[in-house]
Amino acid sequence: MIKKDLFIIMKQETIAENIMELTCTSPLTKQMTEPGQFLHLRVDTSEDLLLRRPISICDVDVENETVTMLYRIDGKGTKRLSLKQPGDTINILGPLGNGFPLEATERGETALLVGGGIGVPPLYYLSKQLTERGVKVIHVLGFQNQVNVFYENEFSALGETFIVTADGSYGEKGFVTDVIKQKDISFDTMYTCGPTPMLSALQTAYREKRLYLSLEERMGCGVGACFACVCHVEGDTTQTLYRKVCTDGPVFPVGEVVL
Ligand SMILES: Cc1cc2nc3c(=O)[nH]c(=O)nc-3n(C[C@H](O)[C@H](O)[C@H](O)COP(=O)(O)OP(=O)(O)OC[C@H]3O[C@@H](n4cnc5c(N)ncnc54)[C@H](O)[C@@H]3O)c2cc1C
Ligand code: FES
Repeated sequence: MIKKDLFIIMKQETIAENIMELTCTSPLTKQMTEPGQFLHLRVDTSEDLLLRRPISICDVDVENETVTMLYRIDGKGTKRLSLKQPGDTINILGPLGNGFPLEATERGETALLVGGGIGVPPLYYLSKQLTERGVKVIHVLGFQNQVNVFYENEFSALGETFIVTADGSYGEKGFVTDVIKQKDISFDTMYTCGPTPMLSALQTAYREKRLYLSLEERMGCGVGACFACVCHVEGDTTQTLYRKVCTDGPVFPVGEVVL
């Protein structure tokens, strides 16, 4: 069943350079219990913005029926979204996709959450739910530079948090993979979301671990009908097997898809 509603904007503000925090309300938030799922936003009804834009669920207040999304102003869809005001509505489809498996980590175990740039938001709702289940969380969050950093305090309130910037302008300098090694972080499960080169480096380095990766592939329909988001299955020499990121993912276990 397609889940769609006109969400009402409660709040929209800038939290870092070109990064917006958007909070909306709808009864559909009651269904947003799985971290790592995404929403598909029809920004407005103009003809040049026919395609919906996929944005991850960052946080949900089920009781008050609100959902928070964080997004980077990128192309014309997100630019136009950033102009919306409290009280305006957005046509939203979702929650969509399969999120991070919480049950992969048991009470008392440690989960390492690794985010890169605009892949960081879904990890916040994941971290909240893991801590509620008695899992110890550690975060390694990578950004280009200091002005792009967001949600450091929010993540720090849940567990140890390392901020990494590519240029060293804030936190540790380098890539998230460097910091995991330098700090000798040990963990039982790793959950990650971010740019493909980062996911690929983690998949190579931690192939033997319990690792779940969330892909942010380009999408069309978001519901499995258009094949815009397909990726190949690892080890398939016939090149005929594929997964749809929108309906089979966006979260996949290590080694399932070619990055
Ligand atoms: C599952 C998923 C979760 C995402 N979560 C977030 C998030 O929480 N915050 C955030 O800022 N961004 C997120 N993205 C990326 C976001 O969807 C794109 O940045 C956004 O669609 C760009 O739209 P635009 O109109 O600004 O850019 P344009 O370049 O004008 O978009 C043109 C078309 O390309 C698609 N597109 C462009 N870039 C991407 C991309 N990287 N991924 C998927 N489709 C793209 C758009 O949907 C649109 O159909 C997510 C993507 C996916 C697939
Ligand atoms: S976006 Fe259409 S099949 Fe995945």
